[in-house]
Amino acid sequence: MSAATEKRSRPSESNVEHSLRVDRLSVRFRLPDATVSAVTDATFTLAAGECLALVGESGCGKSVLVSALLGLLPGNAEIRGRALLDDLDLLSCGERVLASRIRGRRIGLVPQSPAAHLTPVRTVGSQLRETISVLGTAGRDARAAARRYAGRARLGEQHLDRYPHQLSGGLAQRAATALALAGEPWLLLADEPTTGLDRPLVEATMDELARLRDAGHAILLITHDLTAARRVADRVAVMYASRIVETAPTTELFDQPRHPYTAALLDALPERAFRPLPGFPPELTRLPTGCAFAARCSRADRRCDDRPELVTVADGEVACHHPRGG
Ligand SMILES: Nc1ncnc2c1ncn2[C@@H]1O[C@H](COP(=O)(O)OP(=O)(O)OP(=O)(O)O)[C@@H](O)[C@H]1O
Ligand code: NI
Repeated sequence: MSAATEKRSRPSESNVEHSLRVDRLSVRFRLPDATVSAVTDATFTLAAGECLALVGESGCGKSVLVSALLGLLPGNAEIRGRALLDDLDLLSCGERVLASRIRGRRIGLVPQSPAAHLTPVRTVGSQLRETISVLGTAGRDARAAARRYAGRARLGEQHLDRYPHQLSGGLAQRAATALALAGEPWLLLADEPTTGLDRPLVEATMDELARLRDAGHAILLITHDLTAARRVADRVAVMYASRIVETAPTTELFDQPRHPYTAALLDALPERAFRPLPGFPPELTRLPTGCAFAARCSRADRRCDDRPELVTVADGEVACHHPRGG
């Protein structure tokens, strides 16, 4: 837990000791004529009361990483490494345990598209009550429990009698979040929760995530949107071509990016240089043996033919032979 986190309101008692520790998580997809290296040696930790943002270009492996944690990868996926949720290894515990004890109960999924998560033909309240009853968190009064979870997602009671199409985008997102909270998970995974939303709604969604973090949840936020990530994340992990290439506390990453790829992502922001990074990432079926970013990197030289390891620098880590400011 970072010093900044400790200064904030304390996570609720029950969440204090929880952590997710991912150690060298790799995912390969075997295809008839090729192997896709979707995630390679991902290593990070996340504690209750913290938000980690995982950022990187489309196709770099972010969603595959999330699916691996939830046990939702297809049969052709080959998974290595460990992902300890407290003492339980999510990668080896098996589908029965994941389905009965983990998904929805210890890990909640904040969906990408709330509309797709809600059934159009039933009121939000009835869906919430059903989820609560399936997850066994109703207590004596299912209606009171529904109101409680709606409240935690800041969905006013008056919306529980409405159908999803009667809700604005922001309220639909809150309804979906209420469903995600209904099993009392302490870890929330949010994969691109703001895709297609306008800026005010992006900011509102990030503020909601920040509130849940301050209430003691751990949040793994997957996003393309660095500006949104900055609003809520305590730390950022930057992923390129299946690997995490830099992690740092959010302020440090924005003020002093060490990996040239991180710097390029920041330069592409409209509020900064607005200079897009030319070129494309390598195919995940044909990753180079050296640094995968070298082909697009102005600092690359022959040393980059050998792949740089992720090493600790200040409060973060970087995988680069020529880090900036180093
Ligand atoms: N079942 C599968 N079989 C083969 N390859 C797959 C499979 N699922 C995903 N991939 C590949 O794994 C890579 C990583 O995909 P992933 O969806 O994790 O990217 P992402 O970083 O989430 O991108 P985006 O930002 O666009 O959501 C992609 O090249 C994708 O084509
Ligand atoms: Ni994705």
